[in-house]
Amino acid sequence: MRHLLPSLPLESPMEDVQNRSDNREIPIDRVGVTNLRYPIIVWDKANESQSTVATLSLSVHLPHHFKGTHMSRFLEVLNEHRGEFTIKTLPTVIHELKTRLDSEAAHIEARFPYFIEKQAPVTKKTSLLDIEGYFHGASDASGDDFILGVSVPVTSLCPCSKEISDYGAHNQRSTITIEIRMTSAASEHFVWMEDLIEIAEASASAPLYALLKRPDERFVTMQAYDNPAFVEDIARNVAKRLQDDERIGWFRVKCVNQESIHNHDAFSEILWTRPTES
Ligand SMILES: Nc1nc2c(ncn2[C@@H]2O[C@H](COP(=O)(O)OP(=O)(O)OP(=O)(O)O)[C@@H](O)[C@H]2O)c(=O)[nH]1
Repeated sequence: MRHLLPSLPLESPMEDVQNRSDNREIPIDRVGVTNLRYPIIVWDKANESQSTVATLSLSVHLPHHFKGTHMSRFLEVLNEHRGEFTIKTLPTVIHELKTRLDSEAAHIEARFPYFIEKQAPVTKKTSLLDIEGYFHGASDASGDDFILGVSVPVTSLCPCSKEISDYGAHNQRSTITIEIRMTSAASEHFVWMEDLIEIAEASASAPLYALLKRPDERFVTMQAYDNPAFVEDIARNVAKRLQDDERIGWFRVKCVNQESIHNHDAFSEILWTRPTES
């Protein structure tokens, strides 16, 4: 027996349910698509660019009188910029979302793995370390906004443990997350993700490497012991370096220590706006 798919005559249009009105008088701050994996290109200080796969969130503001947004248009806009989705094209894509979805505000958030080449401290053997990169672009009635971020894994060694113990000190892997907004001074001297990674690594007890031979391992073990830092010290070390950089107008720094003597984490967070930017 043949089953025929129901077909819709072209002359009878499908109802656009999203365009129905809503009478609850509640606007939606952000509505859109999230957890969308998509190829992007990121500027790389050493090699010009790096291709990676981002997890994206794209959203718009929805006025109270509309029932729904037009989800397919987010993907349409993205697809039209396939292969050229970078920090430079981000504002164009955001403005296009506003136009195509007829909205006063749009946001794009991207999280992606980013690889930096590291050299082991003694043997100089090279390896790739993965960190997490982050962009948040937005546009609304007050203007355009851009936040650049990194999450960098490092080592921290507890100063208290070192002080009170006859030998040894507990140490752990920590993650330093830095998010910044740039000032106009950055238009000439762009802040690279590598600059933020360098600040994070210099602020911890020791950096991490994917590849370490024994002489390197000995070096980083003693480096951490010589640079003990509380979770508070790390956040303050990062904050001081960011405050001293005129290209940075706002930042959020968060350090999370995966405590090796507890089954919980310790964290610290600092939010700061340059007085001339507030
Ligand atoms: N607004 C909304 N759409 C959803 C949701 N879940 C799935 N969708 C689907 O998103 C799909 C695409 O929606 P639209 O962009 O409005 O599609 P369209 O009307 O063909 O496209 P346009 O003519 O450009 O508006 C539809 O099949 C919706 O059912 C939801 O929670 N909200």
